[in-house]
Amino acid sequence: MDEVVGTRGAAGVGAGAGNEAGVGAGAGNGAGGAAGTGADARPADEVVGISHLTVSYDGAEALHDVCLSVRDRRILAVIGPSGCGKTTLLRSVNRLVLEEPRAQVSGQVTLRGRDVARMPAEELRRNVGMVFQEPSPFPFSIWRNVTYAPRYFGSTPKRELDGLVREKLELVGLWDEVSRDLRKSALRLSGGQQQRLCIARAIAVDPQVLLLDEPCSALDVNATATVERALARLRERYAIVVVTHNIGQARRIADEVAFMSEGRIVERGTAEQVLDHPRRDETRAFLAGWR
Ligand SMILES: Nc1ncnc2c1ncn2[C@@H]1O[C@H](COP(=O)(O)OP(=O)(O)OP(=O)(O)O)[C@@H](O)[C@H]1O
Repeated sequence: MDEVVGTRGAAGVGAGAGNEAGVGAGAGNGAGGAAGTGADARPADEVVGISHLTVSYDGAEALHDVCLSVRDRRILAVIGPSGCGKTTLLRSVNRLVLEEPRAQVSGQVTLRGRDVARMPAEELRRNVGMVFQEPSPFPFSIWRNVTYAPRYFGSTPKRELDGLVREKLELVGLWDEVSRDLRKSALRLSGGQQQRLCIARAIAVDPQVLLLDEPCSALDVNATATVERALARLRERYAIVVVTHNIGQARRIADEVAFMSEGRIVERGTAEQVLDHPRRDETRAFLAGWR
């Protein structure tokens, strides 16, 4: 129902053992999926830690032994062919995958070192913001969209809500466009404006990580550019994971890139490493096919 309030209770992801170093941080930038290097190899600024995560649907693996770090104030772009498990990876972070009756999960996902499977649902909802492919504002006013989660969680005093709306709309570059129309229905905004509003809504309670699943695939070039500019600003404050089919977009916005294929992290590193100097044939073939 709600992108911020988007995770419901779930059974636990079994506690995982060791893990591999994070994307981009000193160690562990090479090809992925190898044996663990130990928890001490985790980057100090890790927000989300994924350790040996395997997800199957009715026995068919969608993710295989995925190890990944999402670091603070960075944008991690996850790229790869259709069906390789990108969305499943995002949905593992906010625990949605555990609600799939057909899903079997092993491994561990942590948020600031805490096992998400054991976090109270409300806390997880507050701390993991999610934005989907299709802009999906609530059929309320712009103001109510942004204040929905803060009012639900009671995280912002009422007298500060107007200031919060302005701050979040400025962050996504929407304030100047809508400041005179805050009571207008969000459904009357353009697609790009709606998507930026959804991002503003997702950050209204200051989540620790923002997950975006192909946020621009329903948008035209200009609207995509406005969302990318918004993400560049948000990078100053949040850990961000963007699933994208658009390699150009990954190149423009990502600090780090993870290339997935058939449920595995094939390669990950800085955007420059993976996109300009891929080490794996699979990555090279994928990038060549995209051009
Ligand atoms: N709820 C589900 N039930 C059964 N199988 C699923 C479910 N969700 C995903 N899968 C399967 O898991 C695999 C990975 O799917 P996923 O959606 O994570 O890939 P993706 O990389 O995001 O794909 P796309 O780029 O097309 O969106 C696919 O084979 C898919 O059919």
